[in-house]
Amino acid sequence: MEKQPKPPPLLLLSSQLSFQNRVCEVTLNSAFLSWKEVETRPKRTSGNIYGPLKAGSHYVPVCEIISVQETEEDCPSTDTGKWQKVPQSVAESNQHAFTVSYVERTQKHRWRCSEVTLHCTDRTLCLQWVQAIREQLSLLTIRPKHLLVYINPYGGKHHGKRIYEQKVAPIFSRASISTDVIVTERANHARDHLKTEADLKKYDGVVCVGGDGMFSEIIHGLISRTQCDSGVDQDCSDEPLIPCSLRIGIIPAGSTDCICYATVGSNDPVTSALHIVVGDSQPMDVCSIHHNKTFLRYSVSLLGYGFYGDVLTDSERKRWMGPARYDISGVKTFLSHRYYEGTISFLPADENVGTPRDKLQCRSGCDICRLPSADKQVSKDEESVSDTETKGVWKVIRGKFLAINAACMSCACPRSPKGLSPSAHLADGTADLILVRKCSRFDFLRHLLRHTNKDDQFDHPFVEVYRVRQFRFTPRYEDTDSELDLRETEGSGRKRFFSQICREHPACSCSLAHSSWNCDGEILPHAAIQVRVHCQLIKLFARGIEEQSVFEEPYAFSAI
Ligand SMILES: CCCCCCCCCCCCC/C=C/[C@@H](O)[C@H](CO)NC(=O)CCCCCCCCCCCCCCC
Ligand SMILES: Nc1ncnc2c1ncn2[C@@H]1O[C@H](COP(=O)(O)OP(=O)(O)OP(=O)(O)O)[C@@H](O)[C@H]1O
Ligand SMILES: [Ca+2]
Repeated sequence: MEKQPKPPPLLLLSSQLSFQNRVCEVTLNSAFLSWKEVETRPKRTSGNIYGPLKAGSHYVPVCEIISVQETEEDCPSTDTGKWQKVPQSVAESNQHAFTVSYVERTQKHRWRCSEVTLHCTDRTLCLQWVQAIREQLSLLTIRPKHLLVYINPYGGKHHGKRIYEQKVAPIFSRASISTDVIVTERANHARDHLKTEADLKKYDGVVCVGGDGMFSEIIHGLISRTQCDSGVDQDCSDEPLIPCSLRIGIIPAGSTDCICYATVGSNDPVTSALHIVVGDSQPMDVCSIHHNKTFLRYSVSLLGYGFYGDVLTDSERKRWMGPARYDISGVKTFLSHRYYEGTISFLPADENVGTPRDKLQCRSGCDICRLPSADKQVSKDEESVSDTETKGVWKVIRGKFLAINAACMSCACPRSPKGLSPSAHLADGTADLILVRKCSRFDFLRHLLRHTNKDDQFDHPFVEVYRVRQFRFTPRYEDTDSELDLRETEGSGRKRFFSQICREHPACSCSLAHSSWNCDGEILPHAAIQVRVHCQLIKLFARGIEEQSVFEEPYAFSAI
């Protein structure tokens, strides 16, 4: 079917108002608020008494207006004298004003709250403008009105509470968003509250102030609650999960903040607050992890065995160091250079979702994430997921690995601005499985270094990467384990003896020891796991990383 052209925006109001003592033609239509200087000054003859005139237009999309308020002012703002003088009559008559707060884009995907104050000749006109803009805002029903906020006071550098109170709460209050705020008192407080207690019908969304670990608590609470309310058994790995209806906002206040960074493009609390206010919505894939028939956890960012599992295990003992713990443990783990043997089986994704080696990256409005995926069709047809997925052919890889990483999204973060898998998609129903085989320390360092620059970290003979819908991992000594366990109960204690030697002796190449899985910053209790990606199981108050061109559009930066 041919696409119908969009009808032009409806003109709602147009007046001559004054802005910084200059007369402007101000227009409100159903899409934009705009103001453009009207040339009232005399033509320049000689000299530079008036300075250069840069007549320009400002366009603010209605969907990026945060609020409008009548401004209480005795007189209009004074002229700076830099530009032309406004006729006295204009200045004297503009005693009434209103202020519009709106989103302004700055560098590196950051948003700021900007303001324009427009002066009117009489109060009736001023109120007419305020009302017209408010009416347009009230049509934006995707915007949240009431939010449930959880603050982890101990995430990152322990600044969560201050960040929320000083940077976020004022923006919410300006946007007339009401909140119920819970400062957590223990780990899993937020998860348990969401799972069993919170009256979710009251809210339009949940806000998480903290890092990836805190976000993980929130999704565990919300997903479990949704499955429980719908009678879905999370232990049953074949059953499709029910998507959560509430959106989640992340105010970054952690150590890695990779979920925020990879969905917004920055780890800036004000930017995140503004994405919540405008009511953005970004669906996201979630991996479910099972051990045999038991549900273990969900993951949205990194699921890493070997290197990242060992970094996390070591760093948990150094929590007091704050974010620096990861660097210290990273160097220590790098030097220990441990590898692990095991078998990975995986179900590759269809070709239409691209490959991890694509140059194309997931950005706002990503076409790949809009494609109907196998998973989405499943829920529509009420067919069981396993029926559809067994049509694919499982691949099996056995070997010795320094790292096995699964990334449901890019995992971009300040440490690695393009992420572990730069072309992974937020909402395509797949994860990128990265296998780093045993190699020299020097080669592994070259691979790690490429996480921090523009070079391709997969372009090494010891690195393989696959886009998958499901995978399983079995450590090589899984079976032997039970034998060792038996022997241990018989009194030999050999298993403990072996793993101590392997973990504590850096040069040891004995691969009897297991690593642990780092699941979004939490350690999993089992090495043998089964993983399935659930397409678009949750939604965030985000829009994906915006293309740079958005910043160059005329309405963003044009100066009046
Ligand atoms: C030479 C420099 C190489 C730098 C390589 C940096 C790669 C960084 C990749 C970060 C990927 C983060 C993925 C997200 C994981 C989160 O769900 C999780 C919870 O927040 N964070 C971590 O597990 C936190 C994981 C943090 C890992 C930090 C690893 C640092 C390695 C340093 C190795 C240095 C070798 C130097 C040899 C002299
Ligand atoms: N009140 C609390 N006391 C102790 N721990 C808490 C509390 N509230 C939450 N937590 C736990 O703190 C852990 C870390 O929190 P968070 O993710 O916010 O910071 P981080 O680990 O420094 O950052 P990142 O996860 O981004 O690396 C989470 O696993 C969470 O369960
Ligand atoms: Ca994905």
